[in-house]
Formats: sequence, structure tokens, C-alpha cells
Amino acid sequence: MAEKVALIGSGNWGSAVAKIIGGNVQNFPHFDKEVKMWVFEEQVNGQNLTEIINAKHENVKYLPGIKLPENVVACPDLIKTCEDATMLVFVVPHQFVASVCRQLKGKIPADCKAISLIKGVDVNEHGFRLISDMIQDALGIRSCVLSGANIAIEVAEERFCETTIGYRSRPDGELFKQIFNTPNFRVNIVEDVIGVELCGALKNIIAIGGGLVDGLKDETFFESCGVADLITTCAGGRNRKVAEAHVITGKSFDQLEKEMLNGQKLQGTSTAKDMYNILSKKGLCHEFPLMTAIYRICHEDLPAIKIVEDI
Ligand SMILES: NC(=O)C1=CN([C@@H]2O[C@H](COP(=O)(O)OP(=O)(O)OC[C@H]3O[C@@H](n4cnc5c(N)ncnc54)[C@H](O)[C@@H]3O)[C@@H](O)[C@H]2O)C=CC1
Ligand SMILES: O=C(CO)COP(=O)(O)O
Repeated sequence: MAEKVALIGSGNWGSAVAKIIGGNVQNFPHFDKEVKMWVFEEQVNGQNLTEIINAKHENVKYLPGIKLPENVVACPDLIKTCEDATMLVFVVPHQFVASVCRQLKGKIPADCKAISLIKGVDVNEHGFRLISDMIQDALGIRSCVLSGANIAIEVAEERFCETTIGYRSRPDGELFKQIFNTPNFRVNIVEDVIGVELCGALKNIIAIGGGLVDGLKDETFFESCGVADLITTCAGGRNRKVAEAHVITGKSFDQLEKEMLNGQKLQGTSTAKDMYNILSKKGLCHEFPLMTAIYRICHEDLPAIKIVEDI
């Protein structure tokens, strides 16, 4: 039996992946050539968005300027979009997943498979749940996840990038890879749904922080002395080289400095000590947990793994 893909969502990212999936299903004999895409219906210039998409093969509101393959068919009815599908691609903003799942509950065959491209988590009074678990719990089907360093318009313009699929069952991971992988959108699959999904959800909070900091930042940080030097030193400098060797060999920083640097001097270890002395005198260590943890690893035999726990 042919696999049939349905897309649940048609926003910026949903439309970009519709372009990829619509193209890929045509390359394999075991995929049905039609890909239905559920569109949350709305009016654009007095016309239904689904009708515009099906006439122009373009999501003029959420991904303007990008042509979608003609086998991608926009559908305003969620149930009709999914009723004959064997592979569901969830790509709605995370706040709408619960209502989508409620509508689909009991209407999806048990042998259907899902993948979530959604970056977010579901929080309630008992704690939090992965979106892929929400889908699994509601529909009784297995769900993979896909997440990566992917900006919708860049992917739609076929600029090179990679992405990660996390699977629970390897055949699911391999099957979903077939509908996403292209020469310019390279998919790697890993057996770690939780890791892939949490990376995608939590990075969005840090992205807000990144924007806030950029907004506040003194221009000096954009000179070579700022972010550029930070990236350079973390990638190729002596401080990072010796710190990595400390983890791998278990030897002290002083010993490694002698063994590896042939008389050259590490600056980070002594500066960490100088800064720690100032921070502890001023009672500010708790406000600088990264600097404090690094000082303790360098000078107080704190295990390196504590860099994660202490911050
Ligand atoms: N845009 C991007 O570059 C990327 C987005 N993502 C993730 O993909 C997920 C979906 O994002 P986008 O496709 O960008 O969507 P989007 O940000 O473009 O969201 C708008 C979509 O939500 C729909 N919508 C509005 N009200 C709704 C409702 N009540 N019920 C259901 N749908 C409703 C709209 O019709 C539209 O399709 C998000 O979790 C996002 O983090 C992941 C990677 C890249
Ligand atoms: O997930 C994304 C990049 O990986 C898209 O990020 P934004 O939702 O902030 O545009």
C-alpha cells in the first residue's frame, strides 16, 4: 500500500516543508503523489486562503514568493485532510496542537505515523509534556520529531542547511527522512526524540535573550575584540585546547600547560582566579555562575561535568 502524507499546518515553516514534501513524494513509487495540507482558513483580500493557494500554488500570506508543487492541495477541513493519510506532519504553532489533537482524536488509524516539526512544549498543572508525546497520547500513534537550524524562507529558497529527525523506531525515522531529505536540506536521523525536541523548544527562549542582548549591546561587542574573538577563541585557542585535554586526560591545568604549550602561557586560568576573587569579595558569585564554575574546575578540582549542573 502506498504511503500518503498529510500536512497539518501551512504557516511559514509548514509551507516551506510542503514544497519539499510535494517534490519528494514524486521521486518514490511507494508514495501517493497527492499531499493534502490543512490550512486554518482565513480571508486574504476577500478570498479564502485555501482557494488562493490552490489557484496560485503559493501561500501568499505566510510564504510569499515561493511556488509550491501542484500536487500539494490546500484543504480547510482538518479531518478530510488526514482521513486517508498514513503519515502526518504536524507543523502548527505549538499553542494550537491541543485543539488539533482534540479534533483528530479517534479518527486516525492506529498504523498511521506522525512527525512533529513544532518547537515548543505543553505545560499544565502537572508539569510539562513533549509535543510529540501529546500527539502520541491523543491519537495512539508513534511520533518522530524534526528540528534543526532552519529558517523557513532560507529552506524554501533552497539554501543549504541540515536538520535532525529524532525517532523512536528506526524504520519511522528512515521513512520520514525520505520525504524531507534533498540535496540542499540534509536530514540526519538519531534515536533521541527527547533531545531533538527539547533543543528545538528551548533554543527559542535563548533566541529572545539573544535579541534582547543585541538590542542592549554596546557597539564595541561587534568589533573584532567582541563576539568575533569569543567565537574564535572557543573554536581554536589555547585555553579551549587545554580545557578539553583536562577533561580527556584528567590532568591538572598546570601540568597540561607545561606539557602542551612549551613555555607559552594560559591566560584564562589565572584570569578566572582574579575574577573569582573579586566576585567572592563582592558576594556576586551567584550572579556569575559560569565564571564561578570555571574557576572551581580550574583551581578547586571541581569535576568538569559540574559546568552544566552549576549554571
Ligand atoms: N518559521 C520558521 O522558520 C520555523 C518554524 N518552526 C516551527 O514550526 C512551527 C510552526 O511554525 P510556522 O509554520 O512558522 O507557523 P507561523 O508562525 O507562520 O504561524 C502561523 C500559522 O498558524 C495558523 N493559525 C492561526 N490561528 C490558528 C488556530 N487557531 N489554529 C490552528 N492554526 C492557526 C495560521 O493559519 C498559520 O498557518 C512552530 O512551532 C515553529 O517554532 C521550526 C523551524 C523553522
Ligand atoms: O526555529 C527556527 C530556527 O531554527 C525559527 O526561529 P524563529 O521562530 O525565531 O523564526
